[in-house]
Amino acid sequence: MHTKEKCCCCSFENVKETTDWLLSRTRHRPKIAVVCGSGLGILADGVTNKQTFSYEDIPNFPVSTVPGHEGRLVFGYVKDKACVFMQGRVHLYEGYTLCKVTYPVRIFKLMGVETIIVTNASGGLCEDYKVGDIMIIKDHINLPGFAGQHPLCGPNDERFGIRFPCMSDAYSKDLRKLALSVGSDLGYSNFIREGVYCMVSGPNFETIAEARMLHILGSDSVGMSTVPEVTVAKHAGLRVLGISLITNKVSLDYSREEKANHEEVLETGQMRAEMLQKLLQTLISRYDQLDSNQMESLNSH
Ligand SMILES: O=P(O)(O)O[C@H]1O[C@H](CO)[C@@H](O)[C@H]1O
Ligand SMILES: Nc1nc2[nH]cnc2c(=O)[nH]1
Repeated sequence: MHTKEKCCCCSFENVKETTDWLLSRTRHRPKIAVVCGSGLGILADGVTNKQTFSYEDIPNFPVSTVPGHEGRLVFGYVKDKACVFMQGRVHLYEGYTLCKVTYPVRIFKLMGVETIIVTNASGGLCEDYKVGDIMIIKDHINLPGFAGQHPLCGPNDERFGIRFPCMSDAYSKDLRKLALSVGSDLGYSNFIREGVYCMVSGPNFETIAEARMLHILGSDSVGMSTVPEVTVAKHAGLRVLGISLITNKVSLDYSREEKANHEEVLETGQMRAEMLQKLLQTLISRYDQLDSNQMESLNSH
């Protein structure tokens, strides 16, 4: 069946309606958006001049249904930078279409956001990754996308972006460099990594054979989010940083006893949340370095 309509509620007009609704209710004009992953809602707690909206109250906005995702949009300042935080996201496995999953990203773009920082909880596939490691995302594998589950499938609206966006530089090199440099300055070198994130649809955690396959394909960690948001952000011309907290080790070996579970994911989030918050706050406070020649000095780190 051929259909021209991709989704009845994610048109440019819908996105504009939601954006206008928000802009008429807040004086905040964020330049940076942060998506908080599972158990990482605390990342939004340090903002000043806070104004919050429950997802339920925002027209057309998808509502989080998973524990560890509060479902609130938080506007405010980190140092002197105007930011908006998604305290909780929605996922494909919750039954949302991918254009609904990525709807907030398009709102951010229309609001004037220039940079998006997408965080998540993920399972470590790399043998030397430990629970609690922070992985700066260098690249991703869009596994659902290979099977046609892709947020950009359907008619392309040029007001959002071009038909065939390039993804080979989805994660800003400068932002990755800045994140690693901030991590090193904060003394995080022992547990900060750079790696490849793979998205699966979920909601089940991996079988051992699946985990082995993903690892062989080049994935360092695996989760059930992020890639759709990053793809739509890149399509919209936003600068992207991805940060993944390794909340559990994925079993690659039939003799291993660990069983992945969401409780462990949330516990690890709690354990590292403060350090991640510090990383994020310092990074945002040094954000202006990106647009000055100070980036050169980061090369030495
Ligand atoms: O990707 P985030 O939203 O951080 O959450 C991750 O943690 C949940 C599983 O415990 C899944 O939703 C997975 O994607
Ligand atoms: N698919 C998947 N998602 C996760 N999110 C957090 N940990 C995991 C994991 O081990 N596998």
